[in-house]
Amino acid sequence: MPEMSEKVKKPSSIIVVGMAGSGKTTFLQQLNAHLHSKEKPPYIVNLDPAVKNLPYEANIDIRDTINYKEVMKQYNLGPNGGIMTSLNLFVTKFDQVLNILEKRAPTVDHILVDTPGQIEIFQWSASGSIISDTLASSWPTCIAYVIDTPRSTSTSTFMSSMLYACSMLYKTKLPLIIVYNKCDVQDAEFAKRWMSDFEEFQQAIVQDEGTSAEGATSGYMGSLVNSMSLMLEEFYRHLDFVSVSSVTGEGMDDFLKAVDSKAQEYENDYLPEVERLREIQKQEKEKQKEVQLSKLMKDMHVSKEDAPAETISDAEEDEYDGELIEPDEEEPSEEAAQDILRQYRISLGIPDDVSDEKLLGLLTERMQK
Ligand SMILES: Nc1nc2c(ncn2[C@@H]2O[C@H](COP(=O)(O)OP(=O)(O)OP(=O)(O)O)[C@@H](O)[C@H]2O)c(=O)[nH]1
Repeated sequence: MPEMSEKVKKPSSIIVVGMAGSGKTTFLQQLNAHLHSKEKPPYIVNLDPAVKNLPYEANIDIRDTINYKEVMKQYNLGPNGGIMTSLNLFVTKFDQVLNILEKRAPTVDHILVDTPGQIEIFQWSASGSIISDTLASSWPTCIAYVIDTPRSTSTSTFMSSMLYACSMLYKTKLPLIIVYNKCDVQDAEFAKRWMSDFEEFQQAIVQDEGTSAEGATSGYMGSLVNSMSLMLEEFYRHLDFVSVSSVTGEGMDDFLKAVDSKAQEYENDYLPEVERLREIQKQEKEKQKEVQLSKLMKDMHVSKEDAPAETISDAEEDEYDGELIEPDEEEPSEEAAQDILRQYRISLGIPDDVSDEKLLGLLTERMQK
């Protein structure tokens, strides 16, 4: 039944990031038009509260719930602080956004997410991480890093841009596609060569610096550039890169192919890693709970094996030589015991309406398991 399998298919979410003016919004507009022409309309989320006019219709728009100008006024913030706070406020409602997305997800192939102009606001804010992690825990998700190709012909801009992309990959751990935009103005072949041929990139540095080959490869800057180039060489191996023009529409199919390959990478690499980390976190939490309980029992002068005994004489009958009450240890006062219980009640989140006896009983029961 092909219809069924189509419904089960998960959409890919694409988070579009890039420096201010790199062409994110125009790229999304073109991608949207391209997908419409293929009769596969995407679902679009706009996270830029400060954008004045969107050249496409967003299905979910941060501006519908957050008034960025009001936020600036109320919190006495500048433009960047205003965008950051707007994003933070929006994230508090992101569960609602996710509910809507979950309803729509079976009917679309792509969820496109436009981000604020200032890349660092999305990349370095807690809300940016929450949004990307939340999307990635639901569907295959990748980052489309849009680069202004004409502005990247200088080796220093190119390297800065790549280091930024690398830090983004490091922070989100999500599959990343480099989108060389504006290729109608500047062909991206030079960048592709620099990414595949370390020596050619070094030659370009020499030319840009206007120094001799020795000058560029010696001294502090030379060794820094060398190390960075080597590090980036490794980074490039994990990337897909495409050149597009958001004005002419060139390269959109290549981009969609890259998205499919990244969805595969998400399933093969990202997801198992996230599940492994989740399992470790779960085990850590369990361990912490056990430590807390053992500490409680110790504080209450009750040992694991000692706990089930109904009376002291029962305990004495057992031939247990473990961590029992030291006879010469001072018994805690009633007040101290209450205090300890209160602390554990808070740390374990046991509500007040559970009596102390019941709490102790519950804890003892857990210790026995
Ligand atoms: N020639 C050419 N111009 C482009 C292309 N993509 C975007 N532009 C132009 O680049 C400028 C910036 O594009 P935007 O889409 O606003 O860039 P942005 O990254 O969303 O900008 P911010 O939201 O301010 O960060 C606009 O003047 C666009 O027309 C392209 O592929 N080719």
